[in-house]
Amino acid sequence: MPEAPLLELAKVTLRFGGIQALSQVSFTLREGEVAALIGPNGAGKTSVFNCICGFYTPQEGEIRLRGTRVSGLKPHRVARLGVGRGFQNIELFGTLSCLDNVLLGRHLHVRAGVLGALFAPRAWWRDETAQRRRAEELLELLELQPYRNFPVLALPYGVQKLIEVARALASEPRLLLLDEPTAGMTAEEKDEMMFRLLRLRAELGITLLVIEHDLRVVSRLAERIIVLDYGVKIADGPPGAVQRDPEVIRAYLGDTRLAEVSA
Ligand SMILES: Nc1ncnc2c1ncn2[C@@H]1O[C@H](COP(=O)(O)OP(=O)(O)OP(=O)(O)O)[C@@H](O)[C@H]1O
Repeated sequence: MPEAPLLELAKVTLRFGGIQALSQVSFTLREGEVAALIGPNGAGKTSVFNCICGFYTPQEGEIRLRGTRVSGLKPHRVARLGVGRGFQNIELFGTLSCLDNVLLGRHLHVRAGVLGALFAPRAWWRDETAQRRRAEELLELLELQPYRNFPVLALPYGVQKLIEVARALASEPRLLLLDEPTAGMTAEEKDEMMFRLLRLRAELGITLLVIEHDLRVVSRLAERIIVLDYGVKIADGPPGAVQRDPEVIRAYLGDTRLAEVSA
């Protein structure tokens, strides 16, 4: 029997009162794929992320991770099944250090709590050491070690966005959802972020689904693009084909971003 895809959305429909945010959206992602989710404002991209993570429960359809139904599960249970998420607006603890922010992301893996520290200090210490070692490895992987002790607020924006990725990785996801990872960055910072994301995929074998408005980033980062418009999937394929798709061009009509990339 063929292996189940890492992620599968099957006819997902999400409504907010009279607003149809998603209509029968279906797609699959295979292990190790880097895909971009694009579409004009209000197309339903964030709603797809919120459905996958368990923040919203679709009224119709199903979401499966490696064949296991996750739609309807609480966000912490979906996270335990291997879904990590980075947010559009940096959601880090600004006064804590870079290392402490990543350590906080390890909480899903902490076995011993406060009582453990009191009654089984050796096991607690072993666990704590393992969590720290992994957090340090993630800082290494994203080349964030020089910033490890700095409070996040004191660091440049591009570095903060990378710390956000490191924190999302701390829960050891198999699927990482990133919402506009290069928003607000300089061209140089964007290149840096793309390079590191592609390295993550190469070194961790992780699957990436990225919402991105910068179509130059999309066409260089993703091997596949899924396009939404008014909550409907209108295209799904390799960047070249999607950018030439007449329906995509129509959806973006008046949006020079697509025209610039296709040129
Ligand atoms: N919690 C909510 N309550 C009511 N309507 C919502 C809610 N969340 C999203 N919507 C609506 O659902 C539709 C899709 O929104 P969504 O945020 O998913 O789009 P998007 O593609 O992420 O947009 P953007 O690029 O502007 O972030 C929009 O019409 C939006 O107003």
